[in-house]
Amino acid sequence: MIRFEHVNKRYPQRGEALKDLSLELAAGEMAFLTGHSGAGKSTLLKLIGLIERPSRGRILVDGRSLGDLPRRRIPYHRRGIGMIFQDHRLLNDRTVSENVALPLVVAGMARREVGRRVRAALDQVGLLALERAQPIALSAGEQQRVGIARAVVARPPIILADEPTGNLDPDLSSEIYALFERFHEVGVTLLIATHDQERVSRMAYRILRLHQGRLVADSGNW
Ligand SMILES: Nc1ncnc2c1ncn2[C@@H]1O[C@H](COP(=O)(O)OP(=O)(O)OP(=O)(O)O)[C@@H](O)[C@H]1O
Repeated sequence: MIRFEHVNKRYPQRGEALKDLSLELAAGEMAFLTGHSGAGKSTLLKLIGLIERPSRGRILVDGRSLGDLPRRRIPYHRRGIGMIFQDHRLLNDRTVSENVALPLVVAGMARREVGRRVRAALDQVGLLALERAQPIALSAGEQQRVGIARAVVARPPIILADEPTGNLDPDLSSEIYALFERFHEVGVTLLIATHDQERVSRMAYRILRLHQGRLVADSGNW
């Protein structure tokens, strides 16, 4: 599903953020990406989402090399990936529903179908009752779930999460991880970057560990 072949990423003036990175994530797999601050976790996720480009090497998603993707196919590629961040920058002058609807509206989906999908996504994250609320009136955990609903509303086969629970307390974090497991159960491929070593070792999923831009450990459960 996702394959890195000898990938290097060099940022101008900053040196190499990723070094000779090779890995493969199977369709439907859920894995954690760990490592110290600056190890290259966000960079790896950005390369999959085509927010950044590799300096060397090849990345394949669904068998297609991202380097060969014509420019007009990039929005389509991005629609297949739900990106979840620590800070979702929700629009405070729009309701929860309108925030979640954005990716579908941008993609030109018919209004009735948008409404149906938005309600389904809000239901999945347990926020249907708050569909008309303004994001500013929600708790941090609720805001994070709105961000997740927005990321999954287009039903992407891949979810990439970058420190998704960084500012949440342990109970709220557990809720978010339970949600990820539900997406995993229905066949979504998930890669979750986190510093939460304790949780990662408790959950029995593959762990990819980066150290100074290199993949130094790759294991099922340790
Ligand atoms: N846009 C950028 N321009 C220049 N350097 C960058 C850029 N993004 C990341 N870097 C550098 O690349 C290296 C890897 O950063 P990255 O954000 O991928 O690490 P990370 O493991 O996600 O860190 P954190 O856990 O702190 O988010 C760091 O040295 C960082 O300073």
